[in-house]
Amino acid sequence: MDYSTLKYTVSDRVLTLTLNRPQQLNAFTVTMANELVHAFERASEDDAVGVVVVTGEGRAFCAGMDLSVGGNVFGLDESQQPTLEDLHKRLDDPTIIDGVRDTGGRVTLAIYDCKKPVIAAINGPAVGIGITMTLAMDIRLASEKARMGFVFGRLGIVLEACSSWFLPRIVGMAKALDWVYSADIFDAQEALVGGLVKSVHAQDELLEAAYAIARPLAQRSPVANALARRMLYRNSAYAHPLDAHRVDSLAVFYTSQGDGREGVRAFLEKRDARFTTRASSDMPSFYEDWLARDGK
Ligand SMILES: C/C=C/C(=O)SCCNC(=O)CCNC(=O)[C@H](O)C(C)(C)COP(=O)(O)OP(=O)(O)OC[C@H]1O[C@@H](n2cnc3c(N)ncnc32)[C@H](O)[C@@H]1OP(=O)(O)O
Repeated sequence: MDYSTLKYTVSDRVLTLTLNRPQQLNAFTVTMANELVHAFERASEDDAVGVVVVTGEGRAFCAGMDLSVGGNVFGLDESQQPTLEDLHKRLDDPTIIDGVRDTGGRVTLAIYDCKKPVIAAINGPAVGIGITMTLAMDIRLASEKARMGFVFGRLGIVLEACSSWFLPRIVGMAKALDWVYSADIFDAQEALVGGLVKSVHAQDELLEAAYAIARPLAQRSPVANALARRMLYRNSAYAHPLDAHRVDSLAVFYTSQGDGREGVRAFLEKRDARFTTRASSDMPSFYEDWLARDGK
């Protein structure tokens, strides 16, 4: 697939995924959603990719849904207003989910299901879906020029793309309610204090800061990275009792024996480890089952 709204560039096992509509402040469209879903599925199976870094071309990260489409951001006219029951039926049937154009939700799930760690390098304004899409990413870094906002209340809509699931888990319920109710656009320092971003960087040092995290992580065992990511998210799905988690934890521990033995040998021999497992083919059989059933 050729992308018209993204750039997909791999170097040193790090995929840089760049939102690429700079004239429109990288505003989010249905095409961008489709391309993001494709790119995250591709990154998941691309053994040349160890870690994904997401950033924006130009001065913005993403100005949210492209509002130039007018009031119809949902892709529905009023006569098509689905009931909750309809939506549940549609969610169970992937062939008609596109009919309700759950653009944000599909992107969130593609990121959530990705086998690779994902880092957001927020280089400028990130509001609406521009910030909520980063909640499904594992680490967020911001430039000094970043401004963020859960601005939905200003538009009379409710935070979307499963962000009400992620936001309180990341920043706590009090901060989530504060930002959602105020609908304010806040700066990188406030995001840092609130726990939304890990660190704040000069504009021209942001990507290098992201790569400094991504590059060594991309050299680690791909299967261990994927399983650690899945275990943490499954755990935070709160749908998973501790006893069951203990058994799964043991299964994951034994799965990591392949690269794990090599890691221990390399440590003892004072050399770099040579990990050989592949996330495309060496995932344990329970992994697909978890993806299909758990935590969503
Ligand atoms: C289901 C829904 C999901 C959602 O995502 S809802 C949220 C939708 N997005 C928004 O409500 C954001 C609206 N935009 C803003 O608040 C601000 O912009 C920013 C904070 C993103 C950036 O502010 P600044 O740096 O001061 O730029 P500027 O002068 O406001 O914008 C430059 C031009 O870009 C247009 N623009 C900005 N955001 C959008 C958008 N989301 N869709 C379409 N156009 C947009 C503006 O109108 C303007 O245009 P011109 O130069 O002609 O005045």
